[in-house]
Amino acid sequence: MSGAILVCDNVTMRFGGLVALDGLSFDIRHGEVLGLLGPNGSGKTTFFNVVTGVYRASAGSIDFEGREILGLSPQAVCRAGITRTFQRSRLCLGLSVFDNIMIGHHRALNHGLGFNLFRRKALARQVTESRELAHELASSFSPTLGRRLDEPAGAVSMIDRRRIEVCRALVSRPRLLLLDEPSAGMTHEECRQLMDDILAVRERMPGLSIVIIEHEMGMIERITDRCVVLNYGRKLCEGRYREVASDPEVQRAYLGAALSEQREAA
Ligand SMILES: Nc1ncnc2c1ncn2[C@@H]1O[C@H](COP(=O)(O)OP(=O)(O)OP(=O)(O)O)[C@@H](O)[C@H]1O
Repeated sequence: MSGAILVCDNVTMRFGGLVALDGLSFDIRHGEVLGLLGPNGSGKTTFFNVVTGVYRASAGSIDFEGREILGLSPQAVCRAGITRTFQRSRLCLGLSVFDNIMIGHHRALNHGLGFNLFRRKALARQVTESRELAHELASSFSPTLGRRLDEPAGAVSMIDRRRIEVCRALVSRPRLLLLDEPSAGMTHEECRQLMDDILAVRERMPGLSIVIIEHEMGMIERITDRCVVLNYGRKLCEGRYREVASDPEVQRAYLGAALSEQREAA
């Protein structure tokens, strides 16, 4: 694990008067699993949205594999080799598991009318290859999911839906995968299984860099090589999980957030 795949330099994102990212600078290294931590509202999802071209940063630069990506469209960022999952599920529940996975691969498929009408053999080959790809990917997460490719995504369990989302992000063979709270809404056991899945992905794709936003600290400790902690859009600290978790400023930031939540609830 060496060198940076992505260098984020002085990135600022303003929404009117609110500064969601404030001069943020850090690197993501080749092949690492990086935890992006911070209390609610600290700018984690905004960072994902800026990297993936959903938001246009107000200032700064993001270099991915030697190329500036700030200002690229989400499609161009995906083509460049960065994919993501979302905090809230973005599956089309009425579509099949297969279709949902293949949405992540659509740019590699030929959708032309001429191709579909007149090149029937090539089309059949494309469908067969896509099925093999989706089957291999889904089965690597769960053999049962691999056998349920034709069922609607809405018919499978919560954890399998999350797996479909990760498969959809992986099917285009990205070099950087951004996971936004993949365990949100799942039981502790489902969380544990999903983290096992992510560790297994890492074994199978050793060059892949992963950034994970996660609130479950036990999971973060287990699967990350390094963590970056944000607070009010700024980098509070970075290092191995144990180092950042014992940092007094990090503890203050989390405690402050917990106290204000308690105050709001009272
Ligand atoms: N589109 C937007 N318009 C205005 N403000 C926004 C927008 N997106 C995010 N924000 C604000 O930016 C700040 C950072 O939000 P963000 O969602 O990035 O935090 P987060 O760390 O991901 O939080 P959580 O852990 O709760 O998901 C928050 O104050 C949020 O309200």
